[in-house]
Amino acid sequence: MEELTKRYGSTVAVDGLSFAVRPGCVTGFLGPNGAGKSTTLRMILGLDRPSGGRALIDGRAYAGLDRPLHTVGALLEGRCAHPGRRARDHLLYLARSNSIRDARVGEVLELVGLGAAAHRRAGGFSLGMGQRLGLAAALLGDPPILLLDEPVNGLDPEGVHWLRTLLRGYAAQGRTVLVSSHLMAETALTADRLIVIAGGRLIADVTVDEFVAGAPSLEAAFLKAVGR
Ligand SMILES: Nc1ncnc2c1ncn2[C@@H]1O[C@H](COP(=O)(O)OP(=O)(O)OP(=O)(O)O)[C@@H](O)[C@H]1O
Repeated sequence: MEELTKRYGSTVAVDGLSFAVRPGCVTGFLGPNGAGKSTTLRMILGLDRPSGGRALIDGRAYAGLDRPLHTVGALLEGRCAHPGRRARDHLLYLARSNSIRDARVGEVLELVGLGAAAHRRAGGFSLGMGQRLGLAAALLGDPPILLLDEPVNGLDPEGVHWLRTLLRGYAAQGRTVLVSSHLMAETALTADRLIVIAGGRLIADVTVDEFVAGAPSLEAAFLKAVGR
């Protein structure tokens, strides 16, 4: 991110934000409600146009990537699939439009624990199942970069543990993982580094250990850093 800025009328959602997300570790993306996390992720993915600055992935804008799903796997807030579409069909459509082999769909459905629900319509999914389907889509292209907005939302304890293990494994393979969250305890368990923003501005770009140093917990350090 280079001086990334987004204004909605008189609201400055993201304000001159510059940071780099490193490969080989899990980076937690923290900030209070309205801090600009989702807007930043949307700009990285080319879903929102910056008012200023730029967001680059390996030196290129998302729109300029040859094979986006093979480069960046993303999970944004909200339902990703049409409610009338079956989970497997949703993923097959994504796979075929990105030159990903059909067999990969079965693999990611099993990976996220939706193997038995493959033929169910997304509209009947619980919040956690919807999150799992979104994660399946993000993992479809086996990308070296994962950008996940509140991925733990709605996951059951087994799902939270599974996701933590997956993200730590991805990072250990040298991949780049950026995860926004409001769950401080979970972030403390999952992340190595933190990007903390408030009011659209960068507050911290440090390791979790550096951020927490001297505070009783990540939550306490976060509340102090954002002035709450
Ligand atoms: N489409 C939009 N139109 C107008 N304002 C918007 C729009 N999207 C976001 N905003 C505003 O931009 C600011 C940042 O919002 P954003 O959703 O990026 O924050 P966030 O850090 O993801 O918050 P949360 O933790 O609550 O999800 C907020 O003031 C929000 O109201």
